[in-house]
Amino acid sequence: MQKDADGFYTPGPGQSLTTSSPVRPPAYHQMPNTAAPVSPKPATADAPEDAAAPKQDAVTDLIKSTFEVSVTLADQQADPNSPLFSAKTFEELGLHQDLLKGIYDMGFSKPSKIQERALPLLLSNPPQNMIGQSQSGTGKTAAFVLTMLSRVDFSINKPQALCLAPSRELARQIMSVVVAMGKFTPVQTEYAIRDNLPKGASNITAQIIVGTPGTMTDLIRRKVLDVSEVKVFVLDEADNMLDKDGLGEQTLRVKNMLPKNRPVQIILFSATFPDHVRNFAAKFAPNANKIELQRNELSVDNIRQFYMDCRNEEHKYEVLVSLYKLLTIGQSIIFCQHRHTADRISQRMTAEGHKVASLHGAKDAAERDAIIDNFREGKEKVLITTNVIARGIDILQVNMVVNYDLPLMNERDHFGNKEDARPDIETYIHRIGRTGRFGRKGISINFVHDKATWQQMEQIEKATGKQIIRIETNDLDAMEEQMKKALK
Ligand SMILES: Nc1ncnc2c1ncn2[C@@H]1O[C@H](COP(=O)(O)OP(=O)(O)OP(=O)(O)O)[C@@H](O)[C@H]1O
Repeated sequence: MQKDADGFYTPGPGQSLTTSSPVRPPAYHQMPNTAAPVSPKPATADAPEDAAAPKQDAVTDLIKSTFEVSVTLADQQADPNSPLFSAKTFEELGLHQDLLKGIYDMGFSKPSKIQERALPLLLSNPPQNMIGQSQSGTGKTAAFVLTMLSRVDFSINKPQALCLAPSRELARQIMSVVVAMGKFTPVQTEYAIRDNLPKGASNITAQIIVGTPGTMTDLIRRKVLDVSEVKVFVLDEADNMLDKDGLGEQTLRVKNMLPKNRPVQIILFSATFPDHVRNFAAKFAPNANKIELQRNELSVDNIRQFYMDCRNEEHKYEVLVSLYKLLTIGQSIIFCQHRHTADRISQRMTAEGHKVASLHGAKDAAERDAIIDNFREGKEKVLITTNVIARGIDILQVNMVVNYDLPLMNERDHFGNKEDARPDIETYIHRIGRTGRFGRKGISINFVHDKATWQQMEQIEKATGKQIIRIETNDLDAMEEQMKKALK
């Protein structure tokens, strides 16, 4: 593979990998541009120091991690603790050499905990459904991408694996993993995201399609996307994709259009599966093997959580500005509840000479792609956004997340206010999970400014079982000290 001027990976001469879409996936930020050995890459002593790289022991800790997952097999007679259902190495999974090459080329040497438990179940035959849960940043994407790649018949030029995600940003990121992992295979891929396919496009021949549910439905309905050969259907951020108040209806529509006369392996993954979607998930993916987390293990311990006591809304803005120096040590994401807040604070900070970017769903597709790509490539250090990128986005250099507004459930009281709204625990867990990826250290800071936000934060603390520590808003040095310590 070669990197073009914009930092995108393109197939080299003689390489048949194609992404037929005009929207290119973001450059896979960890993908080294070297020939691939078919064994794990040895760590070299003279490798350049990557500021975002986790200390080797952090990665090893994550891989060894003993966080409790409970595995329930659809076959009740089978023993989930049998070594048959666990893989300590990628070799023992029986993957095609070309896929092993792709994995090692990405720098993965051993399966992470979720990969170790999920992959043997995902790859076994006959294919079985899976409902898989594991904390943010622990490697769920590779588990379902490998499954899609290993089930595709490259000699058939028809869609065979569909993957849905809640945002175009996440769909593009998943595609970058499909392209990187499938680098040594002839896989063809296509997006099902808005403003992507040319108007007259009539027939998708790619084998793996990644997109958002509205566009996927539209393409299937218009018969641009033929689903007759589909054998794998993946929902990333599955609880969000199945939520009746959210994307649930559209996702169900896609499922209902899949072939009825052949088995389709349904794979649901998320870091969270709140009670209200669990039943629906079980119906959506019947007889699934299940990997579940304990309630108090929902977020990883390497993300230290803080809060700052602000006097009022205006003081929140002042505190954010005073944090700027710390926000730019690595990269940071500031979450707001509304688009207009994201726009307002980013315009104000820009006018005051700070360099920040803002991203939300009201921006057009090309602008959204450019903003996230710039941030991914480190050209922007501070991204002010809404829940649109709360889930899934994997940028290793992000070491700080600020909840400028706490995430709230989409409920209003009789007067249309959200003052007494309950905190949205799942979104909180996903938001803070944008940092602390794959064993790295990260910090999150919540701004609280009145009784309601204080109570909401208390509920979050209780629900997640993780302590949220106070930091002074008026002692910058002490604040800096405390944060640097947390990141060490
Ligand atoms: N076996 C592995 N070895 C080394 N790095 C890995 C391995 N598996 C995944 N990673 C890296 O870990 C990071 C997080 O993975 P991924 O984005 O799949 O997390 P996730 O579990 O899907 O998180 P989220 O719940 O936030 O979506 C990625 O940068 C990925 O490249």
